[in-house]
Amino acid sequence: MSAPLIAARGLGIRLDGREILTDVDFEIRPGEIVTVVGPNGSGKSTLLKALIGAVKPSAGRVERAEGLRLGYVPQKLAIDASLPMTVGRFLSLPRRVSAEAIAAALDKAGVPDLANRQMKDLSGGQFQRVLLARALMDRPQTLLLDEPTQGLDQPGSAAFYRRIEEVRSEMGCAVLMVSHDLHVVMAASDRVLCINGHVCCEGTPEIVAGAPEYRALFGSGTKGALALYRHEHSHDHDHSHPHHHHHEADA
Ligand SMILES: Nc1ncnc2c1ncn2[C@@H]1O[C@H](COP(=O)(O)OP(=O)(O)OP(=O)(O)O)[C@@H](O)[C@H]1O
Repeated sequence: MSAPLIAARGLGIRLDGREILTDVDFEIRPGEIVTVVGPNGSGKSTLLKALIGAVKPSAGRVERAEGLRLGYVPQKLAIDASLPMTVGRFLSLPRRVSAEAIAAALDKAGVPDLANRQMKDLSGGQFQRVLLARALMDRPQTLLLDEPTQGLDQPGSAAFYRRIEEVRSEMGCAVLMVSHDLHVVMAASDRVLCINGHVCCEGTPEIVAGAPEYRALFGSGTKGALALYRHEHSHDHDHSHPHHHHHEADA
């Protein structure tokens, strides 16, 4: 098994004297798509921020592979709508990049024709794709996405996640994302990490959906998700985590 790109070891985070995350052990390995799920306020964004080094651990540590290139899409990005700025200009901040690099990143994000459009005129889905393009500029080995499909309708979210899977195959990068779209998560992830201040459960989508800790948080209304998961993952992936196609999760 290859070495982890990023690992949390006994990670604890305190903010304003409150314990937000406790004793989180977690690893992400090359090429994996891992999704973090959990209720509002459970510490998902905080975990991502800790992994990129934007929030300091109060206990334990985060380990990153030496020289690791990270692409990060934050949960919120407010852009002043009164400020005229083209997509191309946005992608060349904070440092200038070539028109070719901009075109290549937009192409990878699945929106090849947006370079000259104004940021304020983009639809929600286009905006998310531009944020993805920005995260792809440095050819990341790990892509961290914090609720990348918020505000998108279900076809829009599904298309976004399909694009992520394609990016993963094209670039070979690992992907860690936070999502509330449980149905899509189940279809698009190799592994799911369910947190609520601590790691509740972790594993393949089927295993997590069947875990009592997950059901306590989300109920058992995941049958449709599992059907989708089975449907879309009927082909083989080369992963170190075997897919368990048993039916206990439906019990
Ligand atoms: N800078 C901060 N200072 C103090 N508390 C914070 C800070 N950032 C986050 N928190 C608190 O930490 C907890 C976890 O927040 P976080 O944003 O990680 O949750 P989340 O799981 O991403 O939630 P959501 O699904 O609502 O986006 C919340 O109670 C939040 O109020």
